[in-house]
Amino acid sequence: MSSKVRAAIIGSTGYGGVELIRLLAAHPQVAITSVISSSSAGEPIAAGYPHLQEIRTELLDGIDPAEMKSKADVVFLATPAGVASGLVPQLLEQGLKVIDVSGDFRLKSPALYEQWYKKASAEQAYLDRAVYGLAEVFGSEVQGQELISNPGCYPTATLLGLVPAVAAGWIDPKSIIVDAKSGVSGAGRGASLGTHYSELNENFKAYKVNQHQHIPEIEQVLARVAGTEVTVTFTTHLVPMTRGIMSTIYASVEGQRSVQDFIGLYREYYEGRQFVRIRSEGQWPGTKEVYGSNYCDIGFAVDERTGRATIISVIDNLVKGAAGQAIQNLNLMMGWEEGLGLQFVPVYP
Ligand SMILES: NC(=O)C1=CN([C@@H]2O[C@H](COP(=O)(O)OP(=O)(O)OC[C@H]3O[C@@H](n4cnc5c(N)ncnc54)[C@H](OP(=O)(O)O)[C@@H]3O)[C@@H](O)[C@H]2O)C=CC1
Ligand SMILES: CC(=O)N[C@@H](CCC(=O)OP(=O)(O)O)C(=O)O
Repeated sequence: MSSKVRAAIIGSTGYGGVELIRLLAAHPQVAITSVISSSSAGEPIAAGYPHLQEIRTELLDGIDPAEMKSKADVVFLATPAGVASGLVPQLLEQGLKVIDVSGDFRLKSPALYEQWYKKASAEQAYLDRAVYGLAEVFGSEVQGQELISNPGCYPTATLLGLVPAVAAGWIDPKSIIVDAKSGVSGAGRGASLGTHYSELNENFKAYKVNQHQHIPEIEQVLARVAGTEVTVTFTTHLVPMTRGIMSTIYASVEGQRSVQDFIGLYREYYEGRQFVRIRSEGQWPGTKEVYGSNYCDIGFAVDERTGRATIISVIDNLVKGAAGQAIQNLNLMMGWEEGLGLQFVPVYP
């Protein structure tokens, strides 16, 4: 126990926090030493989540950054936008390592954050210190760092599907259209009009069209990879299912590229990366094939008639899109094997 890294989770009563508890409970090098709640301090976590009663019996701690150093080495934040920006400077001051699952440190420009999130940004100095932890693309930058900004759920699926082709110059970066779909757990545990049962059941609806806060995050990474400004058309949809994201991506192909060429390019780019699985020709992934796991599965089609490629990328929003990738980043940060504690076979059916 004493040789394990001690982890605290802020926002532990939300879906992202509870998923961190589930996954960290199985991690061989981590002990969860503090589960923190801004609203339910003093209550057992199992009061709100009976499925955790065998794993966590402790009472929830309140937020006290000054006291946290005595309890933890690393802090995960799974809080709504606008919370981490205030807490992270205090946590870093205590010498703690931080992995933020929210959007507060993903965008490098405060003005861009304020435009898209409609909240006050973190200070530029902290945005500069944060490393964007899209593990299969920027993982080599994570080791030894103190502040990791975990990518958003939609950007994880979308960028893993786009980066190899954009980096290789195989698609026209001005032609990208992303049609993205998410299960409802992506919206968190709080009840809202748009996510309650009778609004959602047997329904399928678009939301935040051209206004989603993940648009600048996707464009920021693609611009870095392409070396030129990139804009995307990005439409999100709610699907009446609990977990899962599918990003269906359309783009014009540069030059003559077959579907086999795309499969070869992506297999080479992700060689040795255990969590990205490239499908063979004619096999397109479904969200259930990654459910409960840290995998991102990607399939391809190329239409010679239109000159466009279709790239289909799926993840579990709470695992690869949040808690799983956060733990992958902890592994990389600590210099451990990337997949430690994350070897989950998807739940099927
Ligand atoms: N759900 C998903 O699939 C994904 C979510 N994310 C991001 O992760 C973060 C958490 O999401 P999710 O777990 O779904 O959200 P939830 O709404 O389910 O949970 C958020 C938790 O944050 C805590 N919280 C709320 N307000 C405050 C506050 N002012 N100060 C401190 N803590 C607060 C609450 O816990 P308590 O009251 O106990 O403190 C709450 O349970 C968000 O930023 C989200 O955008 C990122 C990727 C995927
Ligand atoms: C289904 C659903 O509502 N999903 C949320 C994803 C929230 C999220 O992950 O937000 P950050 O990455 O910005 O923290 C949304 O579309 O806003």
